Amino acid sequence: MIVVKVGGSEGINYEAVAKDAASLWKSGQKLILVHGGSSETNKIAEALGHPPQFLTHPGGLTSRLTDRKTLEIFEMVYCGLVNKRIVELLQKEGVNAVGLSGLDGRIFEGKRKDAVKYIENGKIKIHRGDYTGSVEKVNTALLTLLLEAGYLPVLTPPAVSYQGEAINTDGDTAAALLATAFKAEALLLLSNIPGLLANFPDESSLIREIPAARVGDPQYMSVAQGRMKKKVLGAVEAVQGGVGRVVFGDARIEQPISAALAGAGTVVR
Ligand SMILES: Nc1ncnc2c1ncn2[C@@H]1O[C@H](COP(=O)(O)OP(=O)(O)OP(=O)(O)O)[C@@H](O)[C@H]1O
Repeated sequence: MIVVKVGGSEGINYEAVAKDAASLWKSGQKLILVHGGSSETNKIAEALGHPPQFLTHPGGLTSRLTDRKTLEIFEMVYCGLVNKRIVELLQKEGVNAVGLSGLDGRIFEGKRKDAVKYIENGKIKIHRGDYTGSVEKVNTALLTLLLEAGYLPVLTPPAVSYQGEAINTDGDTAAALLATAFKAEALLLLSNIPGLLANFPDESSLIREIPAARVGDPQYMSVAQGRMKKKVLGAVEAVQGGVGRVVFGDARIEQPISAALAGAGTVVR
């Protein structure tokens, strides 16, 4: 089993991802796709007059402020536009894909963080009424049913809270827990960059290999800025959970999954 998370930032080549996933699937490779949708969400939120807002937390991580209206826009884009685009591309390639969010069948479950601490002008503040949270548990029953019946699952946030609310969650960490739950031999985190860059945005500064035991070191956490930090945390989670290897790879190129499997990008093992 491999878990492939395709980002939702600008420049992702969804056609190439679907084509490559389909040919691997047809050759007998079991896989689950997880995807993001951040750049489309930003555009649609702007167009709907509810522009995106991001919070920087005391630890330096950032997240989307998710009030109820943002959550609804998020669902429109992630579960609708992007998820159905990928499912359609896979169907065109002759693969019977099924698109689901983490809410469906409680696939991704976690605690809602209703009050979120953030930094503004050097001060710690609290935002209440947020629909965010981290995935703590992956429920594999529905996915196992689908895989055994020959369907390729295409998963997306939101997750479901223990109270049954939809929560915006990070797709990279959700994918890492999913890979752990399925004892995947590889987790591929594909985005619009060649991998983890030592000197972002200089693409020639690609870090080619990180020993699994060292991926959480400050040396790597500090070069990852913004949302890239979540990918590094996802890799830590996955390798600690027994996933064979994690690759930060490029989803702008042809055959992006095969390339990452062959070692292109940053390989953590
Ligand atoms: N050291 C770094 N190396 C590579 N990318 C970095 C680094 N620091 C920051 N980044 C940024 O991280 C981004 C990738 O994370 P991001 O979460 O935006 O992508 P995604 O996974 O494609 O999107 P989504 O959140 O929709 O799934 C890159 O586009 C880049 O701008």
